[in-house]
Amino acid sequence: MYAYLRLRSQVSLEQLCDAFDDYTHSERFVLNEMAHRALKTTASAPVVMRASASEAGLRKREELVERPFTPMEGGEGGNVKVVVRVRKFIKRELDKQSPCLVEMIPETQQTLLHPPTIPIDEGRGMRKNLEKKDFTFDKSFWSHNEADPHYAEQQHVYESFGEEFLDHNFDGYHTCIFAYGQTGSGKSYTMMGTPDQPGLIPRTCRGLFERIGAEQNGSITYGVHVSYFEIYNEHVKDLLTPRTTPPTYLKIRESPSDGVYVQNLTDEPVKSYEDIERLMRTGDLNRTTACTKMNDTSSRSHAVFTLTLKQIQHDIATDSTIERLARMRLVDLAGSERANRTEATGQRLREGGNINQSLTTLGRVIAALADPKRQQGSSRPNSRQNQTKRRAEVVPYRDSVLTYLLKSSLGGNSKTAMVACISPTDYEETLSTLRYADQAKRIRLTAVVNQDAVSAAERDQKIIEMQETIKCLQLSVTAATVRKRDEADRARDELEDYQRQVGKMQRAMEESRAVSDVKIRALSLEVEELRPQNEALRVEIEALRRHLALAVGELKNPIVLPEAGRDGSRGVSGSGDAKDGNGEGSDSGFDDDGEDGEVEDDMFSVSGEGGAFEHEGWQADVDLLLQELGMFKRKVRDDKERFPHPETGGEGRVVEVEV
Ligand SMILES: Nc1ncnc2c1ncn2[C@@H]1O[C@H](COP(=O)(O)OP(=O)(O)OP(=O)(O)O)[C@@H](O)[C@H]1O
Repeated sequence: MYAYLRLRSQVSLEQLCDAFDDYTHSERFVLNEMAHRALKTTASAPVVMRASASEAGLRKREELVERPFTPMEGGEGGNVKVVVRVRKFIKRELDKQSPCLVEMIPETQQTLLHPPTIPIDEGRGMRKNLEKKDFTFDKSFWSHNEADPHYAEQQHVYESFGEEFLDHNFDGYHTCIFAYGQTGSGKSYTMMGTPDQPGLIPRTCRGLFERIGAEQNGSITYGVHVSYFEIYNEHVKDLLTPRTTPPTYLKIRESPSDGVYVQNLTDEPVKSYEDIERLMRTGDLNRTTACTKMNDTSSRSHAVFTLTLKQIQHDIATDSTIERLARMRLVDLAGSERANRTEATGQRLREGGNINQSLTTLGRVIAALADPKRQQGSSRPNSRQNQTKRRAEVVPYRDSVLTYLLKSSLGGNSKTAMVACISPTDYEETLSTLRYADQAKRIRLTAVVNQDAVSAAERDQKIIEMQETIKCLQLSVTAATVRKRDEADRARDELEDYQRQVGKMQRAMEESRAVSDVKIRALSLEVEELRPQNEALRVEIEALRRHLALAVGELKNPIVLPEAGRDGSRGVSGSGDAKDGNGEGSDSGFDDDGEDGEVEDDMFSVSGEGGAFEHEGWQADVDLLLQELGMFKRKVRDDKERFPHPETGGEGRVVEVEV
């Protein structure tokens, strides 16, 4: 406001201060903001169609719409915008009754850092000579004491530069806002905030959809995509996909058309603020945080929330289309920390080391980009090639994942702002942050509108080319589908055939098992049936054996008939001893040592009288015996056939009986 009025009316700063003495700090703050905007509008270009950012609350819907795309502008130079914000005391500081070392002068956007009353070098416990430091930034947000008239609340921070950055996005510029500061200094509070006090990210998202919703000129089509990832221990993790064990890390790629990007990162299309809110919640739950001595919910990773806005405007009069693509990067960096202050050990210490290392690299990148020699070099038009070469050599983007991914935001095509968050009590850390921020504000950027204008003829040509491509793709997809279907059919047929064969084999095996069971049952029955017959035969065999033994015995001792003509006495062949005519058994020639012998004794016992009669009787007996012997012989032969001997292979060992 001061600047604006001074420019318009050439009044002095003192006169203006007097004139605005009646205003409160926050009213002055707002008025000043309005003036800066108005001044910028007057001085820069006639194309800025919006009211100033600080008027946003009063901004009428109509002012946001009916804003046709302007022809593509050339690259717009500008420095990194740097704002600083001091938070209120937290419990730890209140308990220690630490004094506030920071002072801000809203009129001049100065931030003053006062030395502590008992300056201690924390590392060595020695007294140190510390000085009051003075910095000036684009904005100094006093968020220390709510009772103070120029207290800057969340809405205030958003209105003062968040809205302006959203304007840039709608104009087709890439933007980046990142929060830097020591651990526990209020970065997450500023970027994400709390449910009651939403920070820059939710407010920017809401503002984006409010503007899209207010758009009354139906010729513009909007498309919004959201991605959210974190860099943890130098690895990139997608925060919009569920956590996995082990964690899934994404790769970083660089291409001439897209620059540096994260491969396979979820880029979710969204239609409303509620869609984004859901994704933010998912991402925040997946983010790596931990309780440290300095902060109960300390972010252990750098979180990068990206909104991509695509606007397509169709001009009916010229039948041409203009496409604008803008990317908003909202980065909540992990806090720098000193191991001796956080008292971290183990995993926390390792995280801290990685965080510090990437922040140190960010510092080196900022230092390289802010180098005045570089700035001079870039102003010399004929040294363009050398300059590009030098840039590539000097700026150590690739030394950390963070700087590599923020390459274009820091030193390329982007409008970038840094929010330096500071604690009110920590002199050393706050000074370090303020120096870091002071250096960042010297970085010059070259942002260009990312716009593509396509005439009707070009568009038609593009459509024809795309149709050709689609046709080719369809053909190759169809061919691949047919090939795959054939292969699948063949494989299915083979499988079915195989299954049929297996089925057949199983059935055959079951049948043969059933047949075997039946056979076993039948054989068991037959065995049972044959058992009595077998027993009878065994008994018969036993009888025959005895019979045979008897016969053999008889054959061994054949009956000798007495010679005819002899004195009628019975004679025994070979013996000739039956002289006494009384046929004493002892001389009969029979072996009478057994039972049979006794029987035969009885049979052949003769009396000395009536020898002829006796002969006839013997003859009859012998005939009978021979008859029986013949029968026996037949029987033995039959038996031999029926029961072949197992060892002689059927040749039964039958005693040959000669009769
Ligand atoms: N402006 C503020 N107003 C009120 N409270 C704040 C403000 N800034 C920070 N805080 C509070 O301070 C504490 C630390 O803030 P925060 O978690 O945002 O720090 P941080 O810088 O993100 O820390 P880290 O780097 O460890 O993640 C939180 O309890 C937060 O609510």
